[in-house]
Amino acid sequence: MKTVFSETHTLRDAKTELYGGELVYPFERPSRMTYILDRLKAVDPGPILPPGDHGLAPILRIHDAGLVDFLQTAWDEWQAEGYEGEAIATCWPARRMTQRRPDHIDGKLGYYALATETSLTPGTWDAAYGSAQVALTAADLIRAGERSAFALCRPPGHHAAFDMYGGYCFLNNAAIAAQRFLDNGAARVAILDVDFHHGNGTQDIFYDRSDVLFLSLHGEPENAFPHFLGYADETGTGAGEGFTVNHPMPPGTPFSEWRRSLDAALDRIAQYAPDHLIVSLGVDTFETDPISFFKLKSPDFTTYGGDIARLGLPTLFVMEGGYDIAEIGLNTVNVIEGFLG
Ligand SMILES: NCCCCCCC(=O)NO
Ligand SMILES: [Zn+2]
Repeated sequence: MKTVFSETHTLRDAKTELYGGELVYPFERPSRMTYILDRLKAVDPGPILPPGDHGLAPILRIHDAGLVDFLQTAWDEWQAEGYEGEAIATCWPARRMTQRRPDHIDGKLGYYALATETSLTPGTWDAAYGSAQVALTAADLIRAGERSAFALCRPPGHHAAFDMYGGYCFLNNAAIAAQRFLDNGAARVAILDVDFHHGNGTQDIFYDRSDVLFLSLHGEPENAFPHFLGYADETGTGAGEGFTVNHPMPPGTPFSEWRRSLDAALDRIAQYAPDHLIVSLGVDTFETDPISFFKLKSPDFTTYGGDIARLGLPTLFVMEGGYDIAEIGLNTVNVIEGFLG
């Protein structure tokens, strides 16, 4: 399996995340990639390639031009205000308020941000752009005949919605890859999100469409970020009715229970018979992940990689979350190894 990776991810080097009422060093940090790369090089499932540059057009096939423009200009506007810290939203279009976009940077931050933990910094846009190019390049490997590929994306993407960023995500790499497939002859694409957190952004983007089947296994929204999407009764709308499938699960869920949800999701994917499968691969389902509450153990990642392989579909893995820095390399590459058999 070929891996696509870009060093531009290091440009996303935020120093602050709002967590527990404090500004802490972010859980989503550059060293995550170092540990995954080290394990990849030790196991060597295939070559590690740099991305091409496919431009803004594939990104604008998925995201609102206003969001894309905002991500490119926000830091300069923030700096022009004379603020000292990293750019963090402090107000929102809350219930019964207008959804009109303000002019001031403080208002625009709240208009586009879905959460406060994710700061904007000078290199954020370039890193996010590079991460999307990684996903596009890996998708093109599949289009060129590879049975599988690994888009080692950073920053992650599955919380990024049509016109919102947050949850450490700015551009939805998996959604951009799915659209790449659909714009080049695919009729149907399934996106299986195995990250601990609900892929609210991916759901948002495809919610009214039947050409993408979105399935997510995640911490129940009653108790897990993003808290305001990911219930089982969210099944799509209009032409998309029945093409969103959510499997929320409670705190402490062990692999045996998690795997039951996976089996159901895999059955649904088989029934949908997509041309391609995209796996939003977050490994924050691990038992000691610092911000999550499932109880998967490292061998379980190998097991479920094999479960996914049994679908026999061309499969693109897109890196999402995972924050137990000691085990992120092992757990991520275990999925790849399990898939390859
Ligand atoms: N304070 C909670 C922030 C949670 C951000 C979730 C990041 C993540 O791993 N999403 O998959
Ligand atoms: Zn996550």
